[in-house]
Parts: sequence; structure tokens; C-alpha cells
Amino acid sequence: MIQLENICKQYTNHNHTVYAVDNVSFSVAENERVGIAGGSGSGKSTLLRMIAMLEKPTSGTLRLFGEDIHSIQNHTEIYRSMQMMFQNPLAVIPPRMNLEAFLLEPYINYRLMDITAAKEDIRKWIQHVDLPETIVQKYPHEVSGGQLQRLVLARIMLMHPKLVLFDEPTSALDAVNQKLVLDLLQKLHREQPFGYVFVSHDIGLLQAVTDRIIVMKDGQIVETIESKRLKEAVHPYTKALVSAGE
Ligand SMILES: Nc1ncnc2c1ncn2[C@@H]1O[C@H](COP(=O)(O)OP(=O)(O)OP(=O)(O)O)[C@@H](O)[C@H]1O
Repeated sequence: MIQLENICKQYTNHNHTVYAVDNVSFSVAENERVGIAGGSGSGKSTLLRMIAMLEKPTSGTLRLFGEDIHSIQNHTEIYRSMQMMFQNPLAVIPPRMNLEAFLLEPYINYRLMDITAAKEDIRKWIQHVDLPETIVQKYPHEVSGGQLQRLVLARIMLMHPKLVLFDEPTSALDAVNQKLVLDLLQKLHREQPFGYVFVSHDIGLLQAVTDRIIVMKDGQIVETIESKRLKEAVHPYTKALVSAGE
């Protein structure tokens, strides 16, 4: 579904070059759940931003749904098929927009259905992510972080994406809400499969929600391992990440 070949991203400031992503290659199959682990500054977010087409690689080849990013014809279709979820929902929901308007946006932008049908569809999704129906009349600052992330997940799922990019979506939540959001994500993935790339510094968390984990350090992949075999990791950096979380 996505393929990265020898992807590099460099930033140059004041004659100093940072190799944020350095010769990274991997692919994600349809409905596959891939984790990207690594410490601060290892290049995880930069990699995700390139897959999301928010930034261009300095070099290398990136194919999304079979198309090279430089020759994509139908951007609208790609933007609908590939969704992103970040750590802070308040950064993506405009403060003066009530939550129903936020949920209606994709139906309007991608002409998914008319407003009456969309409102009914939203009602179903709200129930499905275990939120009270009245939440849609609220504004983002009136709702808890855990509830907002469940609502953001509903907004993603109603677009029936093929791929979702998660950048530390539960890092700002307490342990209880983190589990609620991750359990919900697994339920949604079982019911309506989609591929995802999940970035986290917490390799234990990734083990619970992915099939395969790619471990990054200083912009490079140091190890790729099946999540259920994480205990058999051989690279010292992977082992250090595992014991840091224990
Ligand atoms: N826009 C930018 N300009 C200059 N340097 C950047 C830019 N974005 C990222 N970097 C540098 O690239 C490297 C990788 O950063 P990145 O944010 O991708 O790492 P990360 O693994 O996601 O870290 P964190 O977990 O702290 O978010 C870091 O050294 C960072 O300072």
C-alpha cells in the first residue's frame, strides 16, 4: 500500500545539516499495523510527515497506493484515503467550531452524503465510539482529552480510510484514557480494516497495537521485528527501549 525506498530528509540551518531521516526503506501492506519506535529526535515524526505529504523527501522514492508522490493525479482521493491523528486534538479542532461542525466537515469536503444523512451517520459513529450523543453540541474546550481523541477517531473512520498515520495519539492522556483509546482503535480496526503507521517512543504500547515494529535511531532503521517477538530483539537500542518501558 505504501513503499519507501532509500528515503532521506535533511534540514540545513546556518551551514549545519541534520540528517533527520537517513536512507530509510520499508513498506506497509494493506490492513497492516506498523509501529515506529525510537527516542526523541530519531526521525519518527519527520518520516510520518513525509508519508502524509506534508513534507517532501530530500531524496528517495515514496509510493502511496501504487503512485509515486511526484506523479499523483487525484490528491483529493489520496487525502481522503490517508488520515492522520496527532497527540493534541485541540491543535486540529478550531476552538470556535462546535463538534458537530467538525464532524460534518469531511462529509461536505469529500461530498460523502447530504447533510441530513451525514447527521444520522454522525449519530451512529458517536454511539460507536462510546460518547454521549449530546457531545456534538459542545466546543472542544468543554470536552476531555480522551473524549476528544475518541471523537477524532470517529471522524477518521467515517471517511473509510485505507491508511491512518498516528503520531503519539495517546501520549497526552492518562493511563485509563490511553487504554480506552487504544482498545477502541483495535475494535475499529477489526470491524473496518485499514492499514496504519503508529509512531511512539513507547515500544511496549506499540507491541500491543501493531503487527510489526520498526526501530529508528538517529534517522536510520536499526531493527525491524514482529511485535509478538519483541522479546527476541537483538539490537542493543531496541533492548534498551524495551527495558526503559518495563
Ligand atoms: N523543520 C525542521 N528543521 C530543522 N530540523 C528539524 C526539523 N524537523 C525536525 N528536525 C530535526 O530532525 C531530527 C528528527 O526530528 P523528529 O521530530 O522527526 O524526531 P522524532 O523521533 O519524531 O522526535 P520526538 O519524539 O521528540 O518528536 C531532530 O534532530 C530534529 O531536531
